[in-house]
Parts: sequence; C-alpha cells; structure tokens
Amino acid sequence: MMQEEQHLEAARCTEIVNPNTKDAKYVINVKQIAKFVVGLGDKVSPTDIEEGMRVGRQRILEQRKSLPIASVERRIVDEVKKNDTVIIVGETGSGKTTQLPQFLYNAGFCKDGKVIGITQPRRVAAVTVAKRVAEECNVELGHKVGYSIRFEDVTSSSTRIKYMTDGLLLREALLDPYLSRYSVIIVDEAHERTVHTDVLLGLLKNVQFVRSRSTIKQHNFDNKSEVSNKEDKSQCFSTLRACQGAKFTSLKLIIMSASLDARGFSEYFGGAKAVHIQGRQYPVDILYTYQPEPDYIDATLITIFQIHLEEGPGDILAFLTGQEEIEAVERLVHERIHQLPKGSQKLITVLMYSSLPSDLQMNAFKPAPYGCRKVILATNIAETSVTIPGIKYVIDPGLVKARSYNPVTGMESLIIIPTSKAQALQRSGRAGREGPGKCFRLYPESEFGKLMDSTVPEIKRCNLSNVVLQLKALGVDDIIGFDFMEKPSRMAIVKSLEQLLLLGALTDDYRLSDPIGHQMARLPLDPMYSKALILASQFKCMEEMLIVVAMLSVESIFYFPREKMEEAKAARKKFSSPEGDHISLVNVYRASAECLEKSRTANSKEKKFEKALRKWCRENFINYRSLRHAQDVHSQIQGHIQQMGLSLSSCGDDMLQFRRCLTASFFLNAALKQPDGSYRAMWSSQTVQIHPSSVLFRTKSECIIFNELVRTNQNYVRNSTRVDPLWLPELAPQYYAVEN
Ligand SMILES: Nc1ncnc2c1ncn2[C@@H]1O[C@H](COP(=O)(O)OP(=O)(O)OP(=O)(O)O)[C@@H](O)[C@H]1O
Repeated sequence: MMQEEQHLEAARCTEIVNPNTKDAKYVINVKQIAKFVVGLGDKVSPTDIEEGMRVGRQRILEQRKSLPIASVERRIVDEVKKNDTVIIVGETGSGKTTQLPQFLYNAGFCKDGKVIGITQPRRVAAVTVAKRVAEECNVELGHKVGYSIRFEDVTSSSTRIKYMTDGLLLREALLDPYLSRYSVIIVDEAHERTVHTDVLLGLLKNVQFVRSRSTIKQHNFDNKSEVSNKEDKSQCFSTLRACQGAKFTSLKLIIMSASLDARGFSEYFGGAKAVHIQGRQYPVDILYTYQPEPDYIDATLITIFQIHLEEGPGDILAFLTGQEEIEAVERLVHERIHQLPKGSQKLITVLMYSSLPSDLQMNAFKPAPYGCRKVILATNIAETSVTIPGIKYVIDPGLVKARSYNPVTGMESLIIIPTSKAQALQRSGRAGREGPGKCFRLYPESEFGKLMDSTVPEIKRCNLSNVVLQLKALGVDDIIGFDFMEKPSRMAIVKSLEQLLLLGALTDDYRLSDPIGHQMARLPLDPMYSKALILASQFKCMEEMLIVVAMLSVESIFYFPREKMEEAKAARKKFSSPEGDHISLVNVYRASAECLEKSRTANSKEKKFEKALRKWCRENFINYRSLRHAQDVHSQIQGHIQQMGLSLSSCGDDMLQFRRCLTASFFLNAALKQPDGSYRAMWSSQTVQIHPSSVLFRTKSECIIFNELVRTNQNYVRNSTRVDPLWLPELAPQYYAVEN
C-alpha cells in the first residue's frame, strides 16, 4: 500500500468507523483529516465517508474473526456458565479485553438489565478499550458500552458493558456493597497486582460468597452454620449480617491476564478453573543487546534513531521511567533530529505519562502526520491493554519506577528497578497489534532469564493508610484477618491504623469515626490530604488548601533548564513566600489563574487562553503540563468538596490561619531543627535535611511541616512550611501532648 493510502486508512480506521457520521462537526473533522493527510481538501464527499465507514466496519469484523479468542468463544462461555470463577490466561493481543465482554453479552449475561464490569489498572486503558469496543459494536460510546474512571463517567442507564479502573469499582462498592448491578466482573491485567486489584480481589471473593449463598436460599443469619469455611465465617460475618433479607443473583468472576500465575489465583479462589488461550494475531521479533548497556537513556536514544534510519515504516514506543526522564529524552531527541541526514523522514515526539492531562495523553492515539514517524515516550501506563495505532517498534530498557515503603521509618520512595518478566512480555505485546512488530530489549538475553516472574504486589510495598481507610469504609472491621491474596506485613497494617487513629479517622476501638472518618473515605486522596481539606473548612482557608492539595498531586511544577538556570531561579523568586513552599504554590496557581482571566477578558476563543497560558508558563519557567493537571485535579476535588457541603472559604491575606491549618493536618510530618542545623522528623525520628529545591533551604526555621520524605544521597524533606513549634501540642494534642 502506498504511504498516502496507509495514512488515509489510518485516519479512516480511527475516525470514519465512528457511528456519529451525521454530526456536522464530525464530517468537518473527517475532511480536515483527509486534507491534512493526503491533501484531498474538499474532495471528501458524503459518499466517500459512507464508503469509508463500510470499509472500516468490514475490516473490524474480519479482524475480530481472526483473533485467537474467536475460535474458543463457545468454550469460554460454557466455562463461565459452569463455574463461578474462571481464570483466563491468553497472550497479549489474543483478544481478551475487547472480545470476552462481547461474548458474554451475546450469551445473555446482561439480561434483566445486569452489567458486565471490566476493571483495568489504568485510566487510559479503560477509556481507549471502551472506545474501541463501542466502535466494534457500532454503538455510541456511553450507551451499550461505556467507561467510568475517577471524575469521568461516560455511562448511562443503558450501559451493559462497562470498563472502569479497579479503584473506581472499589468506590462503587462503598455505595453498593454487593455490586448488585453486575452479573459478571472481569478483573483484567491482574498480574499487575496494584494495591486496588489486591483489595478488590479480597472484596469480590467476599461479595461472591454472599451472593451465591443468598441465591441458594434465604439466610438465617443468626445461625452461621451455613458458612462452612472457618475463614469465610469471620470474613463475611459483618457483610452477611448486613444483607439479611436481601436477594441477589450469583456473581461471575473472571480473572484475566497474559502473564498470570494461574495456579496462585486458582488456589486463592478455592481451586477455580483456569483456561489458556493459545496464540496471538501477529508475531513480534524480540531483539536483545550483546552487552549490558551502561547508560539506558543513551541506548534508548541510539535505538530510536537506528530504527528511524534503518527500519521500515511504523511508529516507535519507548518505555521510560517517569515524567522528568521522558521530558529530558524528548529534549535530546529534538537536539539530535538536526543531525539527521538531509531528506530523511521527519520524526515527531509524543509523551505519555499518568500525570499528563487526559486530552494530552490521547495525542498518542492520533495518527502521525503524513510523512512523519512518531515516537511515543511513555511510562508503564502504555504497558498493558492499550493498542496504540501505528506502533510497530517497541524499545524496552527493562526498567520501571516503583514505590517502596518502609513502615518503620514512614519513608516512601520511588526507586528504579528492573521490570519483571510479565512486564517485559506486556511491553513487547504493544508491537504486533496491527501487523508483525519488533521489540528491542536493551539488555542481553541472559538478563531476561534473571528477571522475576512477576512484580512484587504493590500492597507489600506501599503505605497502607488509604487501603485500611477504604476497607473500614467497606465494613471490614478486622483488617489483619482480611483475606488478602498476599498479606501485607503486620507492622505496615498496625502503623497505618495508628496513623488513622491520630488523624481522627478511627475511633478508639478502631471503627470509622463519624463524620471525619466517613468524610475522609469519600475523598479520593491520601488520608492526610483529605484531613487537611476537612480541617480547612473549619480554619476558613479551603480555597488555599484546595490549591495546595491540587499542586501537590502533580509532579514538578517548576523547571530549571540547565542552560537558563539563573533566569529560572529569578522567575521562581517572584512566587516565593518566606513562609515556605505551600504558600509559594498558592502564589503560582493564583498568578496563572490571573493570566487566564486576563486573556479570557481579551479573547473569547478557548485556544487563545491555552496559548496565553503556555506563554505565561514559558516565561515563568513553570511546567505547563503539570499546571494543567493541577487545574484538572483542583476542579475535580472542588466538586467533591461541594457535594460534601464543606464551605469554600478563603483566609485572604491571613496566611497564619493557613499555616495553622497545615500544622493541624500534617502534624505527623513535623520536623525540629537540631543544633547541627539538620532536622529530626518527629514521626520517624529520622535525621533529615530540607531539600535544596525548597524556599526554606537556606533560611533554617526552628520547626517545619513537610509533605514528602525522600531518600536520594541523604534523607530529604520536600515541600516545607515554617510553623511555630508551640502549635504542635495546641493543634495536635493527641500526639504531642503525650510525647512531651
Ligand atoms: N483501539 C484499537 N484500535 C485498533 N485495533 C485495536 C484496538 N484495540 C484492540 N485492537 C485490536 O484487537 C486486538 C486484541 O486486543 P485486546 O486488547 O482485546 O487483546 P488482549 O488479549 O486483551 O491483549 P492485552 O493482554 O495486551 O491487553 C489487538 O491486538 C488489536 O489488533
């Protein structure tokens, strides 16, 4: 196929198969794409569009039929009918995520208005897969097929196939503890073992147990003899009691992945049936380096350019470890592009990481302009479930940034570690989804054998306060006795119970407190941040705290390019407050809002505001993408605050009130200056230093509160504000009065 045709085809596949062709805006869009791609201009007629749609549908149908899962549809449906829990293991690209829900829908699992829910560990996967399945079913997104992710619900009462994040299903369980709308729940990409997946598995096991009993016969809940298994008795008791008299249909559970320890999952679900799907649609060649690469960034760059100059058409997906690294590689690619031989194809970069605003993440799914090759620089958010059109080459340096938490010191850090085999398989699976592909692993083949089979479950390496709060809100009283697939350490659970008690989320007998604990559980934030917002309504500084929580939820607001360090520092000074980093963040946010306000008064077009904001960010050395993300988070949390009836007051210029509120909320993160100029963190007793990026770095106040304790070459605290040490016993007597 000629390259122009290929690009038109790409445009057709992503746009023309959309069912809304009668929408005028859409027709213009198709024309624009055609013009952009092959210069057809106004030549795209309604007949072209009709034809494009027909071709697109036909292609999708043929493509679906050729997926390995298509040949075992009957068998899988039968297994699901026969068994309450089924484990499905099938290669990446075999069609699990997109096809299985459709098979089950066609087999009648949605009759009586029931819903099939499919959980994904990541938002981007939930959104893009739902879009694809809606296209395959030829329905408008949000009707029969929809998705729901935190702060974005594209479903309706007619939705029967619903993709969502695992965290969202957990939140749904707070309102509907038996997940009664669902006839089937599919936990996809279970190998990732996110903390949400693990909690969800325990919860689903419990819900399934309750629902299956309820369908057998009406319970006599005072007589627990029906509950045979001892562990189940303690596990389910509070739930069983609560559902007295309720009548449910049974819940089918499907656990799915390309690289699953099927035996471990099967054992956890009492010997559940495991089904393996053989084969994939297209082959992927795996290439290794001869020697270990001493500098994986440089090796990634070299591989990008090698592919670009030596390989045939197709886009590139390179896996990196985080936003800063991705932005640095983007700069290096742009620097080296100029060294390309004259006449070579253009190379464009697209970024993809979790804190990038959703609309910018979606740029990765748009076809590259005609005559260009696209290289996507992504974190592991592009690792599972997603199909990015055009990707033929994957570069995998074999590393990932992972959370690690020490419950004794309270130190949470992000460290770069080798991927597991399961992750490497997922990454290579992103090539070869539309045709044969290649994966360049930037390590020797012998190293692959040494990788761990699967990732250490996140639940074993994170601060559990949020998990414990959620479980308490779900009615699980005995956290240590909860049936986790893999139990977190007792110490980690005890520490988080202690923290929640001190924050007032739990009563003295470790139940969720009313109203604080319930309110905290409703906010989708770290418990300390939730507490800060609840207190801010009493300290009358909600506006300021909302900004701070939003700004702290994103990575690196400021940036300091090496070549313009002095200019960047001077720009930053404009926002700096001598009181500390929190107020400085408020200043940045407010100044950006002012800039937007001014451009809104002067213009009426949304694009122009964006342009004005970008310019303002450039001039002030603010990371535009991070600021946009903070604005998103801000409006989302504001929605929650309003729903909860908390007042949106501002303390105006009285920042004393705001600092007192910070102290009352983050008192566990207080540190006192020591005679040698270092600080002692009060909760962990660790010796720490103020991070050089802080406005307090040189000033050294007597007492500070901070948000993050990180370890690089030494222990640093980040985002600090100076506070009066006497506020600690006054505002947090539950902790400091006893200590003193
Ligand atoms: N958005 C999309 N655009 C184009 N093709 C798609 C899209 N989504 C899926 N496909 C096609 O359907 C195939 C099966 O995708 P699906 O996500 O169902 O596989 P899977 O077995 O779940 O893989 P994985 O384990 O990687 O998630 C893909 O290989 C690709 O060919």
